[in-house]
Amino acid sequence: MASPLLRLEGVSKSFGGLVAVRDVSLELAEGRIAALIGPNGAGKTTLFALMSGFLRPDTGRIVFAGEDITGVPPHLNARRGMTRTFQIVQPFAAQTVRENIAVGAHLHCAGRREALAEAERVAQRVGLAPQLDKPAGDLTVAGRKRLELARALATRPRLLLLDEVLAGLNPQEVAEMVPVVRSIADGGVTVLMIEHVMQAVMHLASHVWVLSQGELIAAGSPGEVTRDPRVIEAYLGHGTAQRLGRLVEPA
Ligand SMILES: Nc1ncnc2c1ncn2[C@@H]1O[C@H](COP(=O)(O)OP(=O)(O)OP(=O)(O)O)[C@@H](O)[C@H]1O
Repeated sequence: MASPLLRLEGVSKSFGGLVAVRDVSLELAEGRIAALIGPNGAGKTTLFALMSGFLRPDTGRIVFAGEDITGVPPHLNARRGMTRTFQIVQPFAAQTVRENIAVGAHLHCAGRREALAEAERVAQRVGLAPQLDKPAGDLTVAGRKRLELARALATRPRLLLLDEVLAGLNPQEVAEMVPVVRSIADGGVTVLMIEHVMQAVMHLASHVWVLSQGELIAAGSPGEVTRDPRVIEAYLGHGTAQRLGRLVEPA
């Protein structure tokens, strides 16, 4: 079997007395869309920060493309091919969409002209081409989400970590964004997404990890994890799986 693109071995992180991520091990194969789900405060964003180098784990090891990257800072991980997006999108509001995307492209484009040309190509991929000359501050929420995606894509990632790119979008905007994410993966980028919009997870992800109170409690296909009693309990509270079981039992 091919070695995984990303491997976490026993990764933990505490903030003071709070264990945000506890002993997480996982392997992400190249060429798939996978998702990380879990209730609020489960540790998903902390895990992304650990993977991408914004935080250093207290214990454990992170291996990307065969190299130990534990404690390696984000800009070096981006050079290696791992880039993340942020839940709260903060573009340079006064700069145009083109200039904002070019920021990501500067990672591998030597000059400004080359970076701006790359920005145009990336804008096509995420449906932002008509907005290229607008100030980023004029974009709608959906437009800002696309811009965040574009800035990350412009770094030419091998692995893209998407932190809730669908949050705050209405159902139609979600439906429009799903094929954009799929086409990125079809273009050869491995995608790991944190997502609360379960319908999109069901459509996009072939594999799902579920985090609750810092621990991985389930993994499998979207169908498998959403039927898992531990996952139902984590989302809806103690005793729910049993109550639901009673509800669906034949009379
Ligand atoms: N820098 C920090 N300092 C202290 N506590 C933190 C810090 N970052 C996260 N936490 C805590 O760690 C826990 C996990 O937070 P995290 O943001 O990773 O969860 P999450 O699953 O991403 O939640 P959400 O779905 O609400 O974004 C929470 O209890 C949070 O309050």
